[in-house]
Amino acid sequence: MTPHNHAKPGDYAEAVLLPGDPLRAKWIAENFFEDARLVNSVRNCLGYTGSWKGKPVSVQATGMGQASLSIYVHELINVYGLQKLIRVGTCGGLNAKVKVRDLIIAQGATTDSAIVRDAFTPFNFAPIADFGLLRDSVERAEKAGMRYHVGNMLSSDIFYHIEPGLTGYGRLPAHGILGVEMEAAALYTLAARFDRKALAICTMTDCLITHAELSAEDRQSSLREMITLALDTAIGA
Ligand SMILES: O=P(O)(O)O[C@H]1O[C@H](CO)[C@@H](O)[C@H]1O
Ligand SMILES: O=c1cc[nH]c(=O)[nH]1
Repeated sequence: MTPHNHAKPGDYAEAVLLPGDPLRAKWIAENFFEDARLVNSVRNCLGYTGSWKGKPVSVQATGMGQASLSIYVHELINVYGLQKLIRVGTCGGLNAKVKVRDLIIAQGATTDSAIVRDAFTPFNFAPIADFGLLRDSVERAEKAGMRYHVGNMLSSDIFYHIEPGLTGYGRLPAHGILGVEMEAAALYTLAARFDRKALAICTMTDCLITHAELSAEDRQSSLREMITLALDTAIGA
């Protein structure tokens, strides 16, 4: 149907989870969905549809970075008509109060990306989450006793900054930026452009301050918490 997606119209549910990693999409479909079926495998950027608590839901990998996510999200919205898009990612920690395994629910997403910046010259657009999804996910995280933080995320186009470690992030940590990932700002910008609902939830997997990291085992159990939260939010369970 598109150069990047061979799903047919109607193959996706109205709500989709968006991990960067295609194998995370497979893991979500196999471990959380009932009746999961593969709907896209072009470039191995896997997409599945199934149900969660009896309600239809999809997952589609976006690849890494705002350029890649923008292709998948543009098509999910404009070709497949999706309404609710929830990123389920991993991120680095830029604030001492955020511990590994903690969730960051991105209220806003600061970015260095030309994809967002250049569309608004001379303005600096502020990409923000859908308030309904944000409030709903925060209430659920609170009720479930999860460790979570709500605030400003950095969506960077660059994983390896020239300046090493925290230095590469300049004044951002001192302005309350909680963590760094590579997609939320483009997701929020496209959702604003096409009047859809979007949210990004990330598990902090490596701290740029303490250098603490999640082990492979811990990583999976932590992601489980994030996926459950995102799925309940997606279907409004
Ligand atoms: O774990 P995912 O969802 O891929 O997210 C993070 O991991 C990748 C970098 O390692 C980037 O895509 C970043 O946003
Ligand atoms: O984009 C990312 C993701 C995880 N950790 C980082 O430092 N950056």
